[in-house]
Amino acid sequence: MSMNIMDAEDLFRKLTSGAKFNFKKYPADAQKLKCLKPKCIPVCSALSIKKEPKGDACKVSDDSVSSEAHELDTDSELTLLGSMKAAVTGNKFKKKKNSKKKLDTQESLKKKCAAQQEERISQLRKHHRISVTGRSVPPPIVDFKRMQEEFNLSPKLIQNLLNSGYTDPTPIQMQAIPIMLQGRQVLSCAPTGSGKTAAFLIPVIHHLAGPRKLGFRAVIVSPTRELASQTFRECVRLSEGTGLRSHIISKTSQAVRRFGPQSSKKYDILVTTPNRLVYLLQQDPPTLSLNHVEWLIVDESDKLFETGPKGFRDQLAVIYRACDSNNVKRAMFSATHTIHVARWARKNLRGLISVTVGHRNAASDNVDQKLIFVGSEHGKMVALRELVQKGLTPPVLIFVQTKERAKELFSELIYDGINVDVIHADRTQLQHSSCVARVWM
Ligand SMILES: Nc1ncnc2c1ncn2[C@@H]1O[C@H](COP(=O)(O)OP(=O)(O)OP(=O)(O)O)[C@@H](O)[C@H]1O
Repeated sequence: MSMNIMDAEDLFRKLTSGAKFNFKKYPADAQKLKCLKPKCIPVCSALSIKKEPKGDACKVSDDSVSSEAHELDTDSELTLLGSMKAAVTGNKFKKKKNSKKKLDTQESLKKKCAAQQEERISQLRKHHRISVTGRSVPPPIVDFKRMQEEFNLSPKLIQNLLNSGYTDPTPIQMQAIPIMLQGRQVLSCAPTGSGKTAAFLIPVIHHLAGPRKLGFRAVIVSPTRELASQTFRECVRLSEGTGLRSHIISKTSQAVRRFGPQSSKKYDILVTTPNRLVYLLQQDPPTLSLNHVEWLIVDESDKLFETGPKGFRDQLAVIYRACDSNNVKRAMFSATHTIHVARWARKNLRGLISVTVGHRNAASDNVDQKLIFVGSEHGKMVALRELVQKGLTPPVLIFVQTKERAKELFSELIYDGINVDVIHADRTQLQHSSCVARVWM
């Protein structure tokens, strides 16, 4: 039987005219009868938002969303007496109003939740002195275990980290690793000795996963042979047991003979200085190919970006062009922030994220610095001799501006009977390595 709401109410009034109803005696029925008046129908109770436990106040229940959808979909009908049914139009309006209210509440809960989450992340960054710019920057991850869970890092890689004595990530690793694991391009600036090498090696090793015999899939460019050797050693250590093969170009003449289109295919990671790589790329035909490169890492990018005879800007451009695969990503790491590197990166690297640890261009916190006023050029030598007399604990590194000054200082110190060696561009690689090895390893 179909009838509109006015017919139903009229009929009900007629059938019950003169009858008095005891609301106290029959509360259950009273409840039912109350339902006949549209304004009393308790539709809101089903739409109430679930109370979330304390501490997770922002969680918006999916159930409540679906129950709301259900409420809107069901036919709004009221059973009047037995099988008599009537449509409830006023009720529908109220339900819609309540649903909207609920949607608004959920929306504001979500916003509140996002704001709280952002606040937590920003506190964490502040605590580790990390600053970032860029869109949708992933949060820093403060332990390797969580990184492993979130990005499915191989247990082998984690084991290699532990074997290297890396129990917790350093701040640059906390932030740069998740960014690179998401396949985003990054410009990172963190003080010397802050663990930048592992910050780029971990994501590279994870992405390459295992050998593919396609040729180099990651290229790491370092400004000096010593730095390249150091990076190569760390790369071998962290990729142990993964099957990945790393290579460092030590002699170009050897490399020309060694690499053919086939032989270079067995390597996955190339660590090199720019000049050597460019020399090989410019052979006719090129001695090696970089068209399968997925990651191009520019270490000490501030040095490599310098123009002029000491810089590698032109060489970097050749390498950049040679890495011509569609899915190549670039990451740049350095200890100092330079405007021209930042500008270039912003212009050329899509979706770039910049990460800085500590104050830009500040020295590492764990380096004590002391400025000694020496008066004149000659005063430097006097001050150095004084330091030696007071007792310097070796190993000691002394940096000077040119190789001529390095040679002069070396002769002076040898004359004083001090056990000293010197590294500069005129010395052979063997002399470099043996000096570094004797002093540092
Ligand atoms: N998570 C870690 N836990 C402990 N030690 C680490 C960690 N990461 C790196 N190291 C160690 O810290 C030292 C400095 O690391 P690394 O050479 O990568 O620094 P860097 O930032 O690249 O410095 P530079 O600017 O001089 O190249 C190395 O001896 C390295 O083995």
